[in-house]
Amino acid sequence: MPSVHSVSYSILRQQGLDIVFGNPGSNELPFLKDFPEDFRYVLGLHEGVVVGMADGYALASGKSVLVNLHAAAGTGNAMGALTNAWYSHSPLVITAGQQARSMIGVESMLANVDAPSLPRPLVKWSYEPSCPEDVPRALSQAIHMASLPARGPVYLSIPHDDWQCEVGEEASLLPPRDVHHAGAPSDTQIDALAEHLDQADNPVLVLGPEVDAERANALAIELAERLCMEVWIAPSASRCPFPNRHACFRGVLPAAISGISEQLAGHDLILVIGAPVFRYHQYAPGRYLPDGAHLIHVTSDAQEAARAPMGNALVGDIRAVLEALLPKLAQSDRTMPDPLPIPSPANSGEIGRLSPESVFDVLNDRVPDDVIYVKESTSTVTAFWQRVEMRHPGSYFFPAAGGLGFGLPAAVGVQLASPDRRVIAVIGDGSANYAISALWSAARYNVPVIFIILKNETYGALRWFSKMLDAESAPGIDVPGLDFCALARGYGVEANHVETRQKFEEALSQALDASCPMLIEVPTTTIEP
Ligand SMILES: Cc1ncc(Cn2c(C)c(CCOP(=O)(O)OP(=O)(O)O)sc2=O)c(N)n1
Ligand SMILES: [Ca+2]
Repeated sequence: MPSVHSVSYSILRQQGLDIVFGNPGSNELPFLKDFPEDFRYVLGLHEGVVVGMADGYALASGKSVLVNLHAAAGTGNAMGALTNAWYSHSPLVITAGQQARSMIGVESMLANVDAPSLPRPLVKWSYEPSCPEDVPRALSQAIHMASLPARGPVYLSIPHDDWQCEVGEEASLLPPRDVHHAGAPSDTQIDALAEHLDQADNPVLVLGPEVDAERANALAIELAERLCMEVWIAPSASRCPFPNRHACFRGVLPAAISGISEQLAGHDLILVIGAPVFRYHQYAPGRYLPDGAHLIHVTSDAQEAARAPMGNALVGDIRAVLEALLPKLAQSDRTMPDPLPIPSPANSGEIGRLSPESVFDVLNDRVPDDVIYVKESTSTVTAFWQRVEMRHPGSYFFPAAGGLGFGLPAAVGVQLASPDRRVIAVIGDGSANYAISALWSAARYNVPVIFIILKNETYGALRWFSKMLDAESAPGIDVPGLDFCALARGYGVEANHVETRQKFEEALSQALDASCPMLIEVPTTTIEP
């Protein structure tokens, strides 16, 4: 009779989950025993790094990813990273080792008490099988739950004495299961959407991360050009779904209720595709919509559609909606928007410090055009979108819940999933500390990420927020005295400290020629977000 262990690895193999991001404890060793040759294990030294790497890998590859954590303590450490994976709809299959079944109730050491409750509400589904024989079926359910829309992380707690148990022959029906979503809209739905667009005098397109996740970028471009629409990126952008030098591109919407209405004033139809409505951030109350505007929301996430505070929504496969919609739309006779002006070259900064804008100018001039950026420096987001061109799908990743500690590990995961493209992580000196041990994983597996640390010695974004919230006297906003070169070398990553544009250009060129991870620490001036 096959074992839980052998059937579970068959399910993982046939469903394509052959890479495991993890950090083990004794509860996990019976799962990791006899680890198959055709599987890969990627160790993170902290569970926030483990989930961050897995999130980056899933975002870049579009594949479901297996995560293996240690009981409650490991799951707890992962929760910060899980906030990002939840809001980025990352299909992570998170497993956690549980104490032996007979020792859970007595709450022995390493017992994950009430395990399924621990990761909620940041998972789609959370379960601990009631008997060993159910583990393979539960693992199969977890895999399919993670990848069916709306995609997202799931959690499975598995007692360590289950793995060697025998299961019935029927379990062999699980590995080959092919479970797919068919979410095409009806003709009636598409005709109604096309009519709204045809009747609109000045429609505008707002695009979100799901457009990039579903590789619907080219369809979005075709729609914008067909109707000569201005295109905004939905607020709190975690991906880049539309080329930011395209004539229709207008920028990233502010993450503020009043700010969005002001920005979209004059449009009578707002078509939002692949984003929540909306991911507000700063509290700036006002009208949800500009006068005379109607909003239509297209998403695969029923929860996003249901919780929006206004507008109509169509829930389905966004690629299928765009593919069905485009043939229904005639070329508009509106004038195409003019492209935004390209910012003039930035000043370099001051003695000993570069301006972030000049760092971005150098990146934009020197890196391959299919580079992938992983960004986590909150105060420099606007300047980055203005100065760095992003034209290909999968070119930009930012923590989807703003949970810091995403950038360093996610960059490792993105690079593992994208061996043919260079990955550059642009990380603030505050953010870099939350998952700094990701540098060890980059060195351990020789993952050639270029880590750029923007060192303004403060939580720049909080400086701005403290002014907004009249809390400028708040303590705990400065982070002086950090030496990221020493930290990087301590984890096995080569590092350079540069203080001039020329030295940064030289260090960047050296890193681009290298086939190993490298870190560049750049003292920078502080800018307003
Ligand atoms: C896990 C976690 N802790 C704290 C914060 C709060 N926070 C913090 C601490 C920020 C400062 C980021 O500083 P940085 O150096 O990374 O980037 P900037 O200096 O460019 O803002 S932005 C922000 O929302 C957070 N978002 N996530
Ligand atoms: Ca900073």
